[in-house]
Amino acid sequence: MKVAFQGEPGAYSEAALLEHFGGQAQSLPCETFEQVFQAVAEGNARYGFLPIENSLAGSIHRNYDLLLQNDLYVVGEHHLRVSHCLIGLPGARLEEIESVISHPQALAQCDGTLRRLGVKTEPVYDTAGSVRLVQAEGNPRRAAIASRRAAQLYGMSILAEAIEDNPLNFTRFLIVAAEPVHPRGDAKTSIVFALQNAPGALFKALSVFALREIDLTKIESRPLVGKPWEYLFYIDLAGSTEETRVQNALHNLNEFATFLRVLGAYPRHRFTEPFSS
Ligand SMILES: O=C(O)C(=O)C[C@]1(C(=O)O)C=C[C@@H](O)C=C1
Repeated sequence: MKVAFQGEPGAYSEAALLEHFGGQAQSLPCETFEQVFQAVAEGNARYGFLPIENSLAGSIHRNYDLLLQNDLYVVGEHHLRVSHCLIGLPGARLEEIESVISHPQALAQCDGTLRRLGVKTEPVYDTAGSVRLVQAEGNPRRAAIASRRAAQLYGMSILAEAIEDNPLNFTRFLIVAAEPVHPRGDAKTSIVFALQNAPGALFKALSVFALREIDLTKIESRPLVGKPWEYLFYIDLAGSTEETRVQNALHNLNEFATFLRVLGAYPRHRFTEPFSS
C-alpha cells in the first residue's frame, strides 16, 4: 500500500506515516504538497500524508488551501512527537556552526535555540533534504535541523539534541484518500465554510455546534481568493457525520452559509504516550 508524503526519506512526514500504518505502508516521496494530492488523485498512492498544524509553530496554511482545491477526502489524522537534532558533518563542532538550514517549520520550532546560537538561517524544502545538502556541500560550519533518523540515514553527526523550543512539540498530520470513510465512535469531522459578513455571523455559525454540545477542536481562517477581506473558515469538530447531532448542525449551518463543504470524517487519533519521542 503506497502512501505519498512531501519530502525525502527520513522526513518527519515519513516517520509519521510509518508510525501510523506500520509495516503495511510503502512510502512514496514527493517534492511538493501538490504532488502528494496528485499522486492520490491519479491512483499512484492510496493515501497522502500531510502536515496540517504544529503545536509550536502553528498551521501549515498551504495544506488548508490545497484541501479545498482538490477533491480528496480526509480519512484520518496522526499526531507525531517531533524532536529535532542539530546535524553536521562528522567531526563538525557546535561552537563553529555559522549557518543552519532546514524546513521553515523546523526552523520556527527551534527559533529560540537558533537565536541563542547566533547563527544565520536558511529555509529549504524538507528537513531530511537539508541533511543531504549539508553532506553534499561538505562545509563543517553549516548544519541542518532534522530527526535523529535522518542523521543516521545520511551518516552525519548529531551536534545537539532536543533543540525544539518546548518539549511539547507535536505535528498533526491529515491523511487524504480518493474515497471517504464513515467512522463511528471516537471521530472528528473537518469542514470548511464561508459566510455573508454581518454582525454576529461567525457567532451564529459557531452556535449551531454549541447548541448541540459539539466540541470544536480547531478553527482556522483563510482568505477567500477573489473576494478581498472575506474569509473561509476551517473547523474540526469532535464527532462523525454518521451522528444525527452532527448532521443536524451541518444542515443548520448550510441554511445560512454561502458555502459549505465537508472535507471528511475520520477516526480520532489520541496520544497514548505524549512525552515519548
Ligand atoms: O521536513 C520534514 O521533515 C517534514 O516532514 C515537514 C514538516 C512540516 O511541514 O511541518 C513535518 C513535521 C515537522 O513539523 C517539520 C517539518
